[in-house]
Amino acid sequence: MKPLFLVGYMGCGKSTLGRKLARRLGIPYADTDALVEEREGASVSDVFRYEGEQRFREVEREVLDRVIGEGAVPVVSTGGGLPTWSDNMARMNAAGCTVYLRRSAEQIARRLSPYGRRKRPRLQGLNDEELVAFMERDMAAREPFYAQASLIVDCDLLSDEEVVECILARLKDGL
Ligand SMILES: Nc1ncnc2c1ncn2[C@@H]1O[C@H](COP(=O)(O)OP(=O)(O)O)[C@@H](O)[C@H]1O
Ligand SMILES: O=C(O)C1=C[C@@H](OP(=O)(O)O)[C@@H](O)[C@H](O)C1
Ligand SMILES: [Mg+2]
Repeated sequence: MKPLFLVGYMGCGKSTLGRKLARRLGIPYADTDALVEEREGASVSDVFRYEGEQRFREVEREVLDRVIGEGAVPVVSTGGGLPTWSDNMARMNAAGCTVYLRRSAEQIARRLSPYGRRKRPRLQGLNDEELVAFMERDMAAREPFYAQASLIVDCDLLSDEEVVECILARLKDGL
């Protein structure tokens, strides 16, 4: 088995579902945001605020390379912007399988708590009316990167368990 990278827009459920999937598969779990935070000794928000997005993306790439280089076979939840920078998407597709968790902006907006919005720098400062429109535009710009995934799962009508089962079934078939 090769590493499995979960990709998709902010708040689509990569971290929540990645943990569940790793538990079901009995393999290690990694989250690139958590690894960046550990490496920088600061929250994602503070890295953006004090070091800038460019630095965040450099560290994000470093932690991706490190996870791939370690040779373990983990489930990796990526940050929503990771696939859109450098050749990260190609790098993940070469090292393992990528799964795009596609979810509508409307559903993500309903599920995100006020804290969930505050801790995502790209969503800070948007009011309720602006949020869905911003996410729809941003998601459309990122779609060509996400669409390079080995598997696309449309999550809006599925429970977490159904998403996990769908990925497990496709893995059994060799994806
Ligand atoms: N099964 C669920 N039902 C409802 N809301 C959920 C569920 N799973 C996650 N969420 C909400 O969505 C937010 C984003 O989930 P998360 O896994 O952090 O997404 P990502 O890692 O893709 O940004 C969570 O903080 C939580 O508020
Ligand atoms: O989409 C993005 O550019 C980002 C997504 C976040 O991760 P999640 O997708 O887990 O929210 C985090 O990496 C950072 O706030 C930037
Ligand atoms: Mg996450």
